[in-house]
Amino acid sequence: MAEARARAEELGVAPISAGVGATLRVLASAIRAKAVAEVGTGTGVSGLWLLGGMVPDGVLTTIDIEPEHQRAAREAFSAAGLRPARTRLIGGGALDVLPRLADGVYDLVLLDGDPAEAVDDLALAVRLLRPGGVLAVNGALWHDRVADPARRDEDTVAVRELGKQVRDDENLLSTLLPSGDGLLLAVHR
Ligand SMILES: C[S@@+](CC[C@H](N)C(=O)[O-])C[C@H]1O[C@@H](n2cnc3c(N)ncnc32)[C@H](O)[C@@H]1O
Repeated sequence: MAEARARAEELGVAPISAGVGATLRVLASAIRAKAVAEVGTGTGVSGLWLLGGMVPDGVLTTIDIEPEHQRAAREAFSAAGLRPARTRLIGGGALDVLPRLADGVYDLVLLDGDPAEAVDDLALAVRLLRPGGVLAVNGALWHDRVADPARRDEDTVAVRELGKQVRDDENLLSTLLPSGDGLLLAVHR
C-alpha cells in the first residue's frame, strides 16, 4: 500500500484517503462483495482496499485511461501477493469500457475517474449493479466546492449534478460521508 501511494505521488495521481479506503473495505466485506468494478485504477490504492474486504475469490475489474497508472497498479497488486485472477485491469476511457461490462452483476461499483465525465459514468455504472448493489463515488464534495454555488467550473458542476441525480433517483438510497474528499454511497434498490 505504501509503495502504491509513493508511485501515485511520483505519477501525480491522487489516491483515495485512508478513511475512504477503510470505509470501502468494510463495505465490501459487509456485503461479501465478489464482483467489484472501479473507474480510475490509479496506482492501485483503492483497489488494494477493496480487495482487502472482498471475498477471497472476488474479482476486481478496474478501468483506467492511462497505461502507466495501470502498470503501477499491476505491480502493487502483485507485490501484495494477489493472484492475477483476482484483478482484471482494462485500459481505456470509462465511457467506452463501461458499456462493455455485464449488466446487473456487480456488488459494488466505485467511480473515481474523470470528474467532468461523472454524470455520464453514473448512468453506465448503475446499470452494472445487481439489486442491492452499492454505488460509491469518491470526491463527491470535490474540494468543498460542490456546496459553494459560486463555484461553476466544469468539474464542480459535473460532480454537483451527479449528487443531485443520485439523490433524485428513486431507485437509489444514498448517503454522503464527509470522509476524505466526500464519499457518496448509494444502494441500488
Ligand atoms: C483520482 S485517480 C484514481 C485513484 C485511485 N482510485 C486510487 O485510489 O489509487 C483518477 C484516475 O482516473 C483515470 N482517468 C481519468 N480519466 C479517465 C477516463 N475517462 N476513463 C478512465 N479513467 C480515467 C486517471 O488516469 C487516474 O488514474
